[in-house]
Amino acid sequence: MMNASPTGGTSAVPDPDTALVWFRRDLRADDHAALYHALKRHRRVYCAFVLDTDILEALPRADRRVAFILDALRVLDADLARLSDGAGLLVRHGQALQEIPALVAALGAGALYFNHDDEPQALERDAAVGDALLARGVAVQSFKDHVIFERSEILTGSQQPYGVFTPYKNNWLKTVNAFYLSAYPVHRYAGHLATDAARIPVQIPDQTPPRMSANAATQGRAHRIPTLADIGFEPVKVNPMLMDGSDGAQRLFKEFLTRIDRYDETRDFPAVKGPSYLSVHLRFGTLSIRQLAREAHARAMQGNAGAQTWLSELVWRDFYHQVMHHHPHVVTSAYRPEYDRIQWASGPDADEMFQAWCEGRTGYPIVDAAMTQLNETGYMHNRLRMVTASFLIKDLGIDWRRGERYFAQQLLDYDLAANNGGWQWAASSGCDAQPYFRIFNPVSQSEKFDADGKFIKRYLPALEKLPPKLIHAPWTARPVELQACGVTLGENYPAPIIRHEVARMATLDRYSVVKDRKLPAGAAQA
Ligand SMILES: Cc1cc2nc3c(=O)[nH]c(=O)nc-3n(C[C@H](O)[C@H](O)[C@H](O)COP(=O)(O)OP(=O)(O)OC[C@H]3O[C@@H](n4cnc5c(N)ncnc54)[C@H](O)[C@@H]3O)c2cc1C
Repeated sequence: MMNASPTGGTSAVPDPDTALVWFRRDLRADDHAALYHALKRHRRVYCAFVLDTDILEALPRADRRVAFILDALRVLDADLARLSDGAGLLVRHGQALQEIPALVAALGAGALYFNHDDEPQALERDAAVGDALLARGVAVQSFKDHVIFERSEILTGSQQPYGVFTPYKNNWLKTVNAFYLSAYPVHRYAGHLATDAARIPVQIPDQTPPRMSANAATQGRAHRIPTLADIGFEPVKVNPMLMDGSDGAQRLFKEFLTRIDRYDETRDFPAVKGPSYLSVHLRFGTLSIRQLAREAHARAMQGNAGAQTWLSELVWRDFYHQVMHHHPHVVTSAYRPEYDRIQWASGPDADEMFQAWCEGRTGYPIVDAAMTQLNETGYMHNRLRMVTASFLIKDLGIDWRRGERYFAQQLLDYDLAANNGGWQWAASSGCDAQPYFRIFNPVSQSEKFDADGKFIKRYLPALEKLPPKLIHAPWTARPVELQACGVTLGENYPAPIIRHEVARMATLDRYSVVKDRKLPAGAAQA
């Protein structure tokens, strides 16, 4: 029926027995919805990933996420080979819009399978790829995989999307059952993986001949995955604890399960190993959300408070995904339109303040330590994401979208739905956000959540000798006290760029356009 030429060349007639699975934010070989369904329905299944130049070209040349992805692809390729001898991942570097239809044609695949990616640009891309293939008689199948409940699966009694988290969560918990949490047993049909995949060269433009030889076994499978240099990127440091694709993810999760019981007590303290650090694995699908939710749900049902709180965080993740699905305007605008009336600070002074925030030079140690953590590691603790976001918006008066963009560039776990949800929560413009008159005090947040200043000292060595009573607001110390600790404000640590009390009043004023009513009595400080 066909004469597939997967190395390029002529197209083959679509063969209903052959399918291609397109991996994107689901970089694992087990419990994978699209892979499972493809293997169950077709006798010869290929797996592919496209290093999409439409995405990569916009990135800085040193980007931790690209390093993470290549590492995860290496593990995925090896895992596919473990599932079936000769199987492997086909990697292409180019525009997904071109590469996927070309690969489908070259393989003679009669069907394309992939998991949903509900970000607006991804939906557009997938629709374009789908249209191109359907026109050629190729079937296109897509599946939920990234969340437990997607799109309109959890609605109010009147079939409306939820705008408040707690009732959403209650309905989520009421609806979830073993069916939604079960793993897809990929291994059951692993014999349907195409066994000539490992012989197909990795295709990187500008490299002739292709890097991969006909015999993957003798060359070592790592050769199948391009290096950062191959695709024009520079080496970059990523915390090794977060690397090693789905293997690393499983190790990290196993370790987290030994401390999940205490999550509710420890999660807010950045100096403590409280959270799971699994966000990057959820972002790129190196772990299955079903596995995580299943383990947490089982413990939560037994009354484990840590697991209950952690499960709630996974529900927040689903919540923000459904917000983006039902209200795609949030990507560029406030969820509550009246918040787009706010006049944000702009001009050279605001730009200088923004730069100081990005670089951790605000003079507020907890903010600066958090921004340094972000810049140096690509991760920031959740409590500090709230504190730094609030500081940018409600102390510096800067548009939340600028902060959102900066986080998007820096975060290893950057996820459009969660990041946008977090920023709009801090700006009070979002779905179930904190009220606009609730303004985090960066000093009291610091005293409460990093009382000894341990986290601050980890990232700001200049403040190492400051005692707990001075470290949260060094400008309140007498010069002689600072001198004794080797700190000179304006020299080895900045003086504060703004006074919180003044900024707070300016913010309440700025936000007054949102409501025509007066401030609620006792406008709270957090
Ligand atoms: C301003 C701001 C920006 C944020 N940007 C992102 C982002 O780009 N990507 C991202 O994954 N999370 C984001 N979050 C949510 C949260 O801070 C991170 O998910 C969390 O810090 C990741 O660390 P962890 O895996 O150790 O989390 P854990 O505390 O172990 O939580 C487990 C998982 O639950 C999910 N989760 C936890 N909190 C939230 C939340 N508030 N909203 C949605 N999902 C959540 C994450 O997938 C996380 O990995 C943001 C929060 C704020 C306030």
